[in-house]
Amino acid sequence: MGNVVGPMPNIRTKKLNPVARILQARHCSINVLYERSYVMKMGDIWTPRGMMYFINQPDIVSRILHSDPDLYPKSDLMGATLHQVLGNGIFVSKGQTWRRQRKMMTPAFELARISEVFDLMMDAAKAMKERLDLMADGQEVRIDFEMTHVAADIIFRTIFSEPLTREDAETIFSAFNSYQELAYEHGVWSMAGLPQAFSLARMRAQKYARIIRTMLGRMVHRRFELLAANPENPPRDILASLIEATDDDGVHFTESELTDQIAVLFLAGHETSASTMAWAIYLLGEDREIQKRMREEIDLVFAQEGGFAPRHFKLMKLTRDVFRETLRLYPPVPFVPRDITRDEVIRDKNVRRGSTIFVSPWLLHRHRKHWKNPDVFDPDRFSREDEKESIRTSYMPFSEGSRVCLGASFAMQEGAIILAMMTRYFVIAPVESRVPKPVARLSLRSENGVFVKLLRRQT
Ligand code: HEM
Repeated sequence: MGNVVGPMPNIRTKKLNPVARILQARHCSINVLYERSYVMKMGDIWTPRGMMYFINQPDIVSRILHSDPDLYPKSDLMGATLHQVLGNGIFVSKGQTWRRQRKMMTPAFELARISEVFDLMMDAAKAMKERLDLMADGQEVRIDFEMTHVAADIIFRTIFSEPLTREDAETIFSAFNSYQELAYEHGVWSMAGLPQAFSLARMRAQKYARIIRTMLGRMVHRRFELLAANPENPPRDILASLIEATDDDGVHFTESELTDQIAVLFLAGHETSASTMAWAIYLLGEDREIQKRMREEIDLVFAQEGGFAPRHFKLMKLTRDVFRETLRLYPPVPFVPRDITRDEVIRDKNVRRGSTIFVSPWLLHRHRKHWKNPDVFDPDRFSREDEKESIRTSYMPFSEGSRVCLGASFAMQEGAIILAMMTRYFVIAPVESRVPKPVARLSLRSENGVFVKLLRRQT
């Protein structure tokens, strides 16, 4: 049983009035929660845009996520916030458009295809090790930046077969950080029922969205030029699978549709993984005992004949459980909104068409009635018989049902690789004076960065 409790946002003891709540939520959606939020089965908030419901009762959550996605479609709130950068990509699309996209994109993310990108992930992990080696003398390392760099590099290498240049990395980090802040602010503006056309945040976000899309669009265009010049030898990567994919009528994605999908994969694919890896490294710094056990596991993997390879993942149970437990405590997608398309009764409430419903991995994963020691970092809970039911019903970092994360296996594989490389080559120590502060905007991050100290290991 672990004893490390990672940082939490403020938990309010008294309910805020709706106006104060919206004003507070402008900066972070989890610091408006109060003690009761972590024990209740269902809560609601009035907003000028309509009622919002939070469902924490596992059987209802499961029913909603596993229903026909047209009945509980992705919320327009999500579209309003992300459209500028993702276009009508798979993360925000709905109905027939989404079905077509999902069918065309699924083959690129099947398990067998994911193990094909192992070597590309390892190349990015080795480049990360080289960068960190230069800092591993006990100085403070801003590990959330480093994880963003390696996660974005992994996505670049697996999508485009190209490493991410330092210049592109810096452009994307700063553009996406600014975009994320403004887009979230715009989401809260929409929640308040204010007119889209007057949203200053939306206008400012457009500039950053354009920077990201221009860069990714250029890379897609370059591939088409390359294919035209050399059709015999196409690269074997995710972009190639998407270019080859056809729908039921044999039609391919257009270049503009491809740019939408690449923007989704790039952003949904690196931000989430980077956040989880940073929190996992922080927690390993705090929990020396788990770090030691994990290192023993990883040293054994590296000692196998031929070195670390995909077939060794089965020897990495604790490493994978560290990643899974971090996803429980710090789910990068803390809220999953859905729109209600018909009047219905949920528990004792008359829920009207047009309302928004939130399934919250953040609340479900820390629910006082579903988990033993919910705030404690305890990767071994994934091996315990008495927690199996909680894991089955109240654990969903990747969501569930037809719109479950397309990149879940991809993320589990990259998470295991990066954590393995970190414990193999470095000893991770905490920086006592720097406690990260969880903040949830579009994704869950630390407001003041995540810092650790690294010391090189003799291997
Ligand atoms: C730790 C890492 C990750 C977490 C926790 C995560 C979580 C999620 C969640 C919760 C959703 C559903 C959101 C909703 O329904 O509103 C989602 C959707 C999605 N994710 Fe991930 N994700 C991760 C990594 C990735 C990666 C690495 C990729 C791709 C390379 C990816 C691609 C997608 C896509 C394409 C969707 C939209 C699927 C659809 O709507 O059909 N994700 N993710």
